[in-house]
Amino acid sequence: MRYLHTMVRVTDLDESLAFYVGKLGLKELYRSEHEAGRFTLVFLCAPGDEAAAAERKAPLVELTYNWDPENYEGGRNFGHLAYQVDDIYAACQRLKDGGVVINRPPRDGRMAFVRSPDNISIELLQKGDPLPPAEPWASMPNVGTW
Ligand SMILES: C[C@@H](O)C(=O)SC[C@H](NC(=O)CC[C@H](N)C(=O)O)C(=O)NCC(=O)O
Ligand code: NI
Repeated sequence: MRYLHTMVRVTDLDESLAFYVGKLGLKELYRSEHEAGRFTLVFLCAPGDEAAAAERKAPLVELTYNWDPENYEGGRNFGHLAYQVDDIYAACQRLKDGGVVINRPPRDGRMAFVRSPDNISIELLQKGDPLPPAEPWASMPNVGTW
């Protein structure tokens, strides 16, 4: 058995791609439009995983956009999507500069959380050992929930 993807339903595809691709840095691999079912699927991978993803050897996110509006509230049972980053401070700064709220700043140099436009929690984890504490992150308070 092999883990393939996590499917996330999105309310606004352009807004979600601006977040997942434009700000988080994921790469769009392929998409499909389904006239009969009235939905679009967009598959994303982490940067650098493109070749592995082509061989179904990298985990993907499958964004599902239903053309007819639906209510996606609730879903507290779903936790988060987690990504390993080479420099959590640089990753959070890039997100912050893009207007993304850092719900849980990397005060420990290791872990941070942000939310997608549809409130999906995204965990960022530092590769290897935690980075040394650094401002502004070391004293930045949490915002909302993650
Ligand atoms: C391509 C493969 O990875 C899929 O996940 S297709 C599964 C299929 N998706 C849809 O029909 C999308 C539109 C639908 N209105 C929805 O919101 O799910 C499906 O069977 N989805 C049902 C599900 O529970 O995932
Ligand atoms: Ni799927």
